[in-house]
Amino acid sequence: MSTAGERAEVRIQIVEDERIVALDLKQDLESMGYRVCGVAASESHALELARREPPDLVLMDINLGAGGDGTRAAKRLMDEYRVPVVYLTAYAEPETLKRAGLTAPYGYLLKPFELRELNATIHMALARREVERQAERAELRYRLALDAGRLGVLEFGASGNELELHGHAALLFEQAGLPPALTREAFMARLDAVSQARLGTLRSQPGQDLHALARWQLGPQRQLWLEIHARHFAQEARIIGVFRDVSSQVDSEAQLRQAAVVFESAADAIVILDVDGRLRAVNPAFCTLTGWAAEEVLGTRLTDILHTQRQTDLLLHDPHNQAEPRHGEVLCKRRDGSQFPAWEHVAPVFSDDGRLSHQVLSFTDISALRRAETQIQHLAFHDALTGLGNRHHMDYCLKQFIGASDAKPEGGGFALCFLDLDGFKAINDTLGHHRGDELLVAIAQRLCACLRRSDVAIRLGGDEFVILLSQLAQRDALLALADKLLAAIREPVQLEGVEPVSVSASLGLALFPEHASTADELVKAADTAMYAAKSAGRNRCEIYDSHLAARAVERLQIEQGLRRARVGEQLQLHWQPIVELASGRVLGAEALLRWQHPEYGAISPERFIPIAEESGLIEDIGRAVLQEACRQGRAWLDAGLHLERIAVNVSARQLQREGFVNAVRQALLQHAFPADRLELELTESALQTVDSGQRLLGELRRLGVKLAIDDFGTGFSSLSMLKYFPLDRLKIDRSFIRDLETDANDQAITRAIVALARALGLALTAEGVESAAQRQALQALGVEEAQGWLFSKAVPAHEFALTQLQAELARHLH
Ligand SMILES: Nc1nc2c(ncn2[C@@H]2O[C@H](COP(=O)(O)O[C@H]3[C@@H](O)[C@H](n4cnc5c(=O)[nH]c(N)nc54)O[C@@H]3COP(=O)(O)O)[C@@H](O)[C@H]2O)c(=O)[nH]1
Repeated sequence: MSTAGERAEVRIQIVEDERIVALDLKQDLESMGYRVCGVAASESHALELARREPPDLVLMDINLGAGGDGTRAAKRLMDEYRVPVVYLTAYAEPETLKRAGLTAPYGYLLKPFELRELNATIHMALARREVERQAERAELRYRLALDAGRLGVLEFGASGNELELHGHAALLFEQAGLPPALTREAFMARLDAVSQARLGTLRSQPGQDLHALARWQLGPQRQLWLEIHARHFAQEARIIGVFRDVSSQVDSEAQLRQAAVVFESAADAIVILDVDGRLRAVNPAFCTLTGWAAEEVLGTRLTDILHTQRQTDLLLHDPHNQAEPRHGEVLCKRRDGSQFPAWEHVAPVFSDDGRLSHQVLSFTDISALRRAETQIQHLAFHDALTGLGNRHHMDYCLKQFIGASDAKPEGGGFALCFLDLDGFKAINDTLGHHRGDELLVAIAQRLCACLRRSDVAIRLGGDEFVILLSQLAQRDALLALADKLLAAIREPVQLEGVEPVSVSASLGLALFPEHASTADELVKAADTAMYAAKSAGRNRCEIYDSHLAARAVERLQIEQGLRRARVGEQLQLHWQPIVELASGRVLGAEALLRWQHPEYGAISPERFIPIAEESGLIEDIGRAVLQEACRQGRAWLDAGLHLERIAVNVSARQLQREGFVNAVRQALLQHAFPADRLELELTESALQTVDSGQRLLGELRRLGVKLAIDDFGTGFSSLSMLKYFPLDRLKIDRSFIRDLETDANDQAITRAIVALARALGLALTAEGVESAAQRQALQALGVEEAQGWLFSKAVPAHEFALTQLQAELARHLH
C-alpha cells in the first residue's frame, strides 16, 4: 500500500458522472503526485474498476445522475473492497449529509474546494485508513490466536450483570444447550465454588490478574475443565478473561497419573522398549522379579538380560511381527542366572504418523502356576496317600504295555497282579483310619521294594493294589515274585502307638496276551484270580484260568439270586437239636439257614453265606433270620414245646452294623419271645472286628439274651478276650471232635477247653458229634451238651417239632 508521503504509490479512483469535472480532477491529482487508477461515471463501473484493481482511495461524487447513487456505491466499495471513500459534492443539505454519514466516509469536501484542501483530506483519509488497517490486522491476529487456542473471551463489568462472550465461548454454550447470551450470574453459577469466589473477588481488585483451572458444569452428567486467565482493567472498570476448554488435557493428565501409579505399583513386570529393542523404562516389579536394578538395565537390549533364546521367545520378539499385540509363554532369566517361566504380553506403541515408536512389554512369573499344574497332573495320576499310581495311571500304563507287547509279539508279554489285603477292614475298623492309612503306606513301600524299575505299582483304592510286571510271562518267575510279595506283606508292621499288626494278602495273576486281549479283560481276569485266592483261604496267589472265571460267574449268580431270595420263601430256617448227653434230652435247637434255589436247587450255606457276607447282604438276611427264629420260638412255646433255648448265628457284618442291639430287641418284642431263651452265636473273629465289642455284648446281655462263642478254638484271638467279654457259652468246633477218640491232641485241646469253661463259669457245647464213640469220649472229658448228626441233622421246623413232641409223648408214656 502506498502512503501519503509516497504519492507515486497512492492509487486513486475517481467516480464522477461529469466527464470534464472528472478529467480536471484527474489532472489536479496527478499534478499533486497521485496516480489515478480509474475514472468511473456510475456505481457499477466504479465497483467493476475496484474489483480489477482495488484503489487506495475513491473520490466519490454523491449525485451520479443516471450513473446511480454515490453513497450506495461508497457503501459497497467499503464493505466489499475495504476501500476508503471521500465524497466530493456540491450538496450539503441535511438529507444528503445523513445518507453520506451512514456510510462512514473518510472525508466530505464541498465543491468548489481548493487543491490543498483536497490534498489534506486525501492525506487524512489515507492516514485514518492506515490506522484502521493496523487495527484490522491486530484483530486478525487476535482472531487467529483465539481460533488456534480455541479460546473463548468473557467480559463483564466490575458491577452489573451483563456478560459479553466472544471467540469460542459461543461453541461451548452451544454444547451445553445454553443461549449464546448469558448473564454473568448464569455463567458464574456453573463454576465450581472456589473459582466462583476467586472470579467474584477479582471484581473488587482493579489491576489484578487471575489464573485458574475451573470446573464448569456443562450438564447434569458432564463438566468441562476451563483454564481461565482474567484481568480487571481498572480504567474500563471491566474484567476481561480468556478461557479454553482443557478437559481432554486434564483427563489425559489424570490418565497419565493413573498409568504412572499402575506402572509403579503393578505386580507384573513392565518394560518399555524403544524401536531398537533397548530398555527405556522398567517398573519396580521388574526389578523385584529379575533382581536387576533399573540403572543397570536401561539402554541395554532385552535379549541380553532377560530372555533365554527359546523358539517361542524368539517368535514373540520377531522384529518382523511387531505391529500387533501378542502374548505367550517365555522363559526368563534373573540376574543370578536362574530361570523362571513367564507369561508375557507385548504391545506396540505407534507415533502420530503411524510408525512404531515403542513396545510395552509386561510379564508375570508363572512358576507357581506351572508347579501347581505339575502337582495337579501328579495328583490326577497318583494316589495321594501312598504316592503309587492310581487307576488313571494304570489305564495309561496298560495302554503302553499292550502297545509294546503288540509291537513285539515274541516275548513281549507281561503280567498283571491284582492284590487285596486280607483282614484290612478289621484293622481299619478297630484301630481307626489313621492307623489303616499308615498300614497302607507301609505295604505300598514294601511292594515297591520287591519290584523292578520297569514294573508299575498302582493303588486302586481301599486295600486294592495292582502291579504291572513288565516282560514277566514265565509262570515260575511270577510265582516266585508272588511269594516274595506275600512274604513282604505278612511281615509285622509297626504302627504308631499300637502293637505291631500283621496282614496277609490275596493275589491274582493274569498274563497278557495269554489270558486277555484287552486291558479291561486283563484286569478282570486278575481280579477273578484274586477272588479265587481269597476263597481258597487267603494269603495266597492264584493264576487265572478259565475255571476261575466260571466260578466268578457262579459267584455273581449266587449274589444276584440272594438279592431276590427272601427268608421264609427261598431261604428257610432248619433246626438242629442241642442234646443233653447224659439223658439224650433235647435242650434247644440251632437255627441254620437253607436256600432252595428255584433253578439250581439246594445251595449249601458254606457257599452262599460267605458271599452274603462279602456283599453285605447278610445284614438284611441276618435280621430276617432273627425275626423268623423268634417267631418260630414263640410258636413252639405256644404249641407246648418248651425248649430251653434257640441258637441263632450272627455274622461279623451284622455286629458291626449300627442298631444291631435294637434289631434284637425288636425281634424279641415283636414275637414276645423270652430273651433268656435266645442264644446268639458269635465267632471269635467276628468279635475282633467290632469296634466296641465289650459295650455291644454288654448291651445284648442287658437285654437278657445269652451269648456263645461259636467254632471255639479256630480263631486267632487271645484267651484274654474270654475275660473281657460277657459270655455264657463256648461251642467246641467240630474240627476237634472229628478224631477225638483217636487223636491225643484233639483230646488235650478239648480237655483244656472244658477246664477253661469250668474255670470261667461258662457252659459248653460240642459241635459235629457224628458217632457214639465221640459222644462217649466227650462225656468222659466232662462235656455235657452236644449237637451233631448222631442226634439229628438240621431239619425243617415242622419236622423238628414233630420229632420233639413225639419224643415227649414217648417219655410221658414210659
Ligand atoms: N450268619 C449266619 N451263618 C449261618 C446261618 N446258617 C448257617 N450259617 C453258617 O453257615 C456255615 C455252614 O452252615 P451249615 O452248612 O448249616 O453247617 C452247619 C451244620 O449243618 C454243620 N453240622 C452240624 N452237625 C454236623 C455234623 O455232625 N457233621 C458235620 N460235618 N457237620 C455238621 O455244622 C454247621 C454248624 O455250624 P456252626 O454255625 O458253626 O454251628 C456255618 O458256619 C454256619 O454257622 C445263619 O443263619 N446266619
